[in-house]
Amino acid sequence: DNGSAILTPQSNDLEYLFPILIGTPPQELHIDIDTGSSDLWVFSTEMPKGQINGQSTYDPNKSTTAEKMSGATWRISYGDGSSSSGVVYNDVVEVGNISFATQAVEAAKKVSPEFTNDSSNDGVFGLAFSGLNQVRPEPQLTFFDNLVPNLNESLFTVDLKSGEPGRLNFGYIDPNAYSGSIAYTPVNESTGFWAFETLGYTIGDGSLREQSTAGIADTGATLMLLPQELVDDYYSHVGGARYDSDNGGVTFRCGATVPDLTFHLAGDDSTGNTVTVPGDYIRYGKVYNTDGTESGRCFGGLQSSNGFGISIFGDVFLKSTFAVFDAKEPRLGFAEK
Ligand SMILES: N#Cc1c(N)n[nH]c1N1CCCC1
Repeated sequence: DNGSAILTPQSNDLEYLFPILIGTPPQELHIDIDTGSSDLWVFSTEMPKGQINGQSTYDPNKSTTAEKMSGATWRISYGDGSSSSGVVYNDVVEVGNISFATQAVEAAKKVSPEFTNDSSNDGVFGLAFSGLNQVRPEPQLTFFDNLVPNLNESLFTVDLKSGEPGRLNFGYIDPNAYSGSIAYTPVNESTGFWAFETLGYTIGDGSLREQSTAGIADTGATLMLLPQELVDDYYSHVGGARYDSDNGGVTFRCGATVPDLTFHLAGDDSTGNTVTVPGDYIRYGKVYNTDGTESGRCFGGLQSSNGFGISIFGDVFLKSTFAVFDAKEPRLGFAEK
């Protein structure tokens, strides 16, 4: 009984949502897949009405299987400054015909404006390692960690696509979802993230830069946030690219040629373990003038991680590959698709 759910991109591939069923009778919510955090939290009926703006809410009082986890609370904040907090219930959660009967469901009592303003998103589904879970006094397990004993294989796969639905699968690798072979690379679990290392990169058909970059595979981040040196090197190949303080990142003329960016992964080189991000994905989106007209400049899908302390391989990267999050060892696998 392995679960499979459709991942639907929101506009500009900002985030990817999938349906989950909580409680009895089931309450359907659409939630943000996030391999960069470890809390499953949802909009709930315990929030002030003014913080709800179109989202579906979880109502534990309407679920015959909801059990309040007495004394448990949670509070989480993300790299973009957004945050939420609340209380905890144990209830049945089902994703794509696979369910866990006593999943810790973190019911929000408060969310920051970023979440209120994101009307299509009913919560966050954490798939990083459970050591990062923010429930206190006792941290809780992620849905995936709860499932592992019952899965054929202790892994999940994420197939994000540009502008069209993709797939989240628990417990098995769909041979039809990728081509060629899967190249695996070690994960440094001590960080609590799906942290891995790339050993080098090439820009377009240029020379290999043997510059290693450690980062995390993070479906909850839209862009790639990588070290300044790599960012500067890359954008020196893009006409008119410059840091644009009005827009808080590098922009360039939308008509500029934008080269592919290939990452060479650690691990045995025999499988040609590389991930190529198409230049098109790095021409992330148009920048508009305050009067709504097009500025003619586009925002880069590659931005600097300096100041973040950690580099993030977000959706712009993950859209370019079929990704296997394998808890055995643990390791990450990447394949063409
Ligand atoms: N910022 C940020 C961020 C990230 N790097 N991974 N997931 C994030 N969020 C999930 C919900 C809001 C932000």
